[in-house]
Amino acid sequence: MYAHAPILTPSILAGDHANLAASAAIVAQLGLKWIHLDIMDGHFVPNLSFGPQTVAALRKNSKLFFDVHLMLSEPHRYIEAFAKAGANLISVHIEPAYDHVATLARIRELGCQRGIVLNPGTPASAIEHLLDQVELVLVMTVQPGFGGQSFRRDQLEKIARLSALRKERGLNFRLEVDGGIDLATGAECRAAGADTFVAGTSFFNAPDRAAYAATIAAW
Ligand SMILES: O=C(CO)[C@H](O)[C@H](O)COP(=O)(O)O
Ligand SMILES: [Fe+2]
Repeated sequence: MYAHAPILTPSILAGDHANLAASAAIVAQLGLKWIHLDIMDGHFVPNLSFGPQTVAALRKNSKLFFDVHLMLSEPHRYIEAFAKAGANLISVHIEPAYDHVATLARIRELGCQRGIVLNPGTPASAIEHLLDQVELVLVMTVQPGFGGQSFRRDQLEKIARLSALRKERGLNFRLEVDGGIDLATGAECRAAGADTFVAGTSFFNAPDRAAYAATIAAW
């Protein structure tokens, strides 16, 4: 028995960056509720994407749940800007040095759900003390920074461990996976206990996106 029904959260990183509103509309028109927004600072990860101004512009035209993944060395400096821009969930990485507890508390104070993210090389034990302070744990299944990479199967054990910890401690956080997710790799993550599936490349390139979304909804 799974803790949560499955959610597909398409990553707009693989959308049309000359018309992100149209990419968000594709997601909404399928009846999906979530969209994943990847924010990169060129420092924590070797790439740049977009910032709060773009998120605010998208918010004007969209009622989707904005699942904002901050890949930033200093996320605490930007959470207020993203909350004001219309984020519903803000996920911050555990790896950089900042006050994680205070930052998660501030995200909640700003009226957003809280997420904590682990890179592939970071063990589940690094966030064990924060599990009761988040609504979502995001396990990266690629090294963050770029879409279109191959799924890392070595992360399945971590997903299973976090799923077991959730049950043991009677917690309710969502368990999200991000990177190289498609209908095959996502199903493996589902079997390990994941319930929230980020998909960029495989979703936007799917020949039949409605069928793609329906498959995940049935997991
Ligand atoms: O956080 C990310 C990259 O750092 C993206 O969310 C992720 O890579 C999605 O892209 P794809 O589904 O194409 O792998
Ligand atoms: Fe992401």
